[in-house]
Amino acid sequence: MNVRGTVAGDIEVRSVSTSYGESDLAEVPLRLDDEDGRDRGNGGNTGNGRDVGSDGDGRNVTTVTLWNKWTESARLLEPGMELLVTDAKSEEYRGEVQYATTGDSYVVVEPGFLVNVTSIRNWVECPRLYYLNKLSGVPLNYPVVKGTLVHEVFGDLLRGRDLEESIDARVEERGLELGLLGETPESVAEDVRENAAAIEGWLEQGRLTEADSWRSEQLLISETFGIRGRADAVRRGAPVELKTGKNLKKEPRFKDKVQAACYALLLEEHGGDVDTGTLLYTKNSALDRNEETGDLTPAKDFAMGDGLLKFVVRLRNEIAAMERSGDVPTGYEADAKCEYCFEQDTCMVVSGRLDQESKAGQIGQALPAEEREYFDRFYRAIEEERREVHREYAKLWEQDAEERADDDRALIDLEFVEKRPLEGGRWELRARRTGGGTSKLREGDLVLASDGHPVRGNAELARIERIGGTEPRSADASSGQRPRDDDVLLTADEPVEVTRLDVYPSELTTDRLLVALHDCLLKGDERRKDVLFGRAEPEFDLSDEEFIDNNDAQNEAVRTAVGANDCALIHGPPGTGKTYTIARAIRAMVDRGERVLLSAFTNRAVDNALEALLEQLEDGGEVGGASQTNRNGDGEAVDVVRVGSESGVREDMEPYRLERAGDPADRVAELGDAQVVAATTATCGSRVMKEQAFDVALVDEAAQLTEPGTYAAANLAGRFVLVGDHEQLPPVVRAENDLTRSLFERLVDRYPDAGVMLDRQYRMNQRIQAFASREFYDGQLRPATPAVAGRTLDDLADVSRDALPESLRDPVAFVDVEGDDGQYTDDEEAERIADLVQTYEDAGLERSKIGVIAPFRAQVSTISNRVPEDVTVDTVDRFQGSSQEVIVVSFTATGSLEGPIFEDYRRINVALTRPKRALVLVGDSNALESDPVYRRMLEWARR
Ligand SMILES: Nc1ncnc2c1ncn2[C@@H]1O[C@H](COP(=O)(O)OP(=O)(O)OP(=O)(O)O)[C@@H](O)[C@H]1O
Repeated sequence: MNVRGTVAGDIEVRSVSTSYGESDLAEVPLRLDDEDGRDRGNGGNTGNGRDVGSDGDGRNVTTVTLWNKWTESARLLEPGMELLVTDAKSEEYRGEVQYATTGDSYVVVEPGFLVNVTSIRNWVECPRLYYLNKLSGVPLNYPVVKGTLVHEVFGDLLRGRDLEESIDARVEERGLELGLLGETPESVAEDVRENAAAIEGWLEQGRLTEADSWRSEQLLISETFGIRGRADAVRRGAPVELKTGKNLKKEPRFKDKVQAACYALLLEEHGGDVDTGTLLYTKNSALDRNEETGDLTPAKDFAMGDGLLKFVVRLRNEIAAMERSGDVPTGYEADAKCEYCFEQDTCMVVSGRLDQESKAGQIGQALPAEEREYFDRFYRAIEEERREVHREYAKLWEQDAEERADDDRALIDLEFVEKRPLEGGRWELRARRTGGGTSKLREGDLVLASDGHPVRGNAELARIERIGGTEPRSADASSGQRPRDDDVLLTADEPVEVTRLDVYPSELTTDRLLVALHDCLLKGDERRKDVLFGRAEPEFDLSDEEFIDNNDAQNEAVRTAVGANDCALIHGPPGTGKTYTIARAIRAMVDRGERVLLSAFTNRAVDNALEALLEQLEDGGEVGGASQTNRNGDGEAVDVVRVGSESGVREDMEPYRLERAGDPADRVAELGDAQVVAATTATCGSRVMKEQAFDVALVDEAAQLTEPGTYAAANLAGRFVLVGDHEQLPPVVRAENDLTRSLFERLVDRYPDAGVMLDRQYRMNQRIQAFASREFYDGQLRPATPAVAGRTLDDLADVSRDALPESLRDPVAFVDVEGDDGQYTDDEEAERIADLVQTYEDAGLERSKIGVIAPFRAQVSTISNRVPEDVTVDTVDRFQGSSQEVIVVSFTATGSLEGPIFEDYRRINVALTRPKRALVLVGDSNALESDPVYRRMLEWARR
């Protein structure tokens, strides 16, 4: 039986004499969860129905005894931590049911915290190494890239690809990275070939028969042990790990065994019975037998003992407990020898700068106290965010398929259509949607594609090539069967018969935030930090040049951006020409010979700004073409490069997209010579972008970025310009902590003089903008021109306001609907909105010109089911940054309001500022009047 619960008190570890001799034990007071994993609360029973004791709160607390080596994990426990004991036995003691570990038990501390297999491997080498790796990320260096290449070739060989073809293709794909490292394709191919010889030799040795079952790269997630990772390969159900180093001993290295043992655990949980592990040291085959002594065989097998598996879980527990407590490892936890460690210098510098206790010691001067405090605070905030990502993982097994679909986290009930082998051994998978259902899943997303369950079933990481009606982007992804609109097209390493897709909770963003934080504070420029920490005011060298002649605030914003020595802040309320101003500022910077990074939170904003910039450059000369050459004001060529994935970059910006594959020297020149590089802030944290340096970074949507998220772009440049609106959507984070406030907002408050607010809007009829202006922008927002102020539906061809009922002729209208009792849906509102859409259509408006905004996804679905497809219905978050002729808002609240409907007034600001010519609010006036902001909104709408 498995026992799971929350530690409810202090733990004592002691020794007792047993019939087997002296044994250690720890008695853990545990408040048991009920069967579906939730806290039991008052008066429940254990699974077997017998009584257990109660703690002071009257909750059910029992004692779980952990024996012998598991006492090591017991020492990590603190009240409030989660604990799982598998294969426990129950025993009655003084009328109370207690539990104890058996010989088969595993003890798992904080099972909901998913530890990566590579983290466990680093930790066993030295806990501090694990920490340092988190801070520095994966660097761009040749051993790392070569290692990746060898792994890719290994996977290709397992999938039956020809060796030479694989090497050529894989080296070609990494052209850009190899170029940045100054490598030539020939020498890299030779290097990879030497390593691959070990793999080929081994495959050909006859140790593998046709009967061998192989699987390359497998993503494994354990809900029991709280471990996840990707095994390089699985042979006859046992893990095979590839190492590009050498090992002349008979046995695999201990840390490598630990890694293979993690995969063994994961495979056992998926029903396997693993008794061996294999390590393949590819460099062994490249060594000269005459010069080296020892065991040169690349493949080393070892027996997978029970003791090792349990040891691995204890290691994992150490990481989970430390991460929960928020501590930083010192290195004393392990008996690693610092003098043999390659990371000793880095370790000492980090310890010195952050004034951390460490086994290696400290060098250098500590950062000022406020910077260390800041680092600690944000380090913890980012780790909290990581835990939230882990909670997303837990939902993969805690929620059933329907719950996940309702939550927008999965597409279920797909019908598997076909699988098709692709060149290079990968597969194209096609599945058909059978129900309606919306989801967060988009083209280019990585998903867990499974034949039924993302963790328990056969599951594989797959990429969505196409979803819905659009055509596939890559030539590779076309198929024999005629695609249908409801088809989902995927590519994956293995031919999973897909019937379900789940959102893949990626930690990549979290990882990159930590690296950006580290780089800003430990490697960042001192002057920059003086400004960030309030020790120096931002400085400017402003010129008198006029950049924009019809909008003073925009002109001032460009002057400030161009003249900033440290940073500038452009506050752009809805429709005030942020994109236009950014483009003008970049053109001015380019004219001054500066190298500019153009960044934003989303791909969409990057592409919009890039498009506006290209238009600006076009004025100065010829545009586009395959050479992507644009000209500045003096007619000189300006090279513009967009860095991003094929699915992320808008199709019309594709000619500017940096191709990563190809000749290393060409690729690196293309990026290095570009005067303007455009990429999302997430991409700015990639190892390729981290090698780039700019004079200035211009970051759009900055109010939606966390502080470290902003550093990812700002770190790459000498000065930075942030553009955004902190009265619209805040940073997208899961945890409630320091990450919810943007650097933009903090700096706007701190340095009002470094900011300029754009105050003329080019979007809305005056009547529409009035409320937002008063409520969110101190009444400063105004229409840019009389034409904007007077916009109505009458301006549109074939539309007549006279054809509308009286109540809808004003640009702002309110429709009072009592509504039903649904918490997240309202059928009455949905019904009324469907009528409204019809009414506008009857008055001559095209349906595609209407947008509907609702606060909850469930209401979005309810409305979508009632209106024609060409009406866009979505949540506020999806509408930010866009506009529409007519916007209808569904408030979905009846009777009373429990908290603001749109969670945050900033969301209401976004919703109300999307329309150009007409806005219709639909909701229950009684509910809305109970909140002061909504009451004022109603007064305005009903005027
Ligand atoms: N100075 C200007 N003169 C004339 N037209 C302008 C000026 N500034 C902006 N516009 C026009 O106003 C419209 C909105 O501008 P832009 O797209 O730059 O706004 P934005 O602030 O980026 O919008 P959003 O709030 O959606 O991000 C565009 O059509 C743009 O061409």
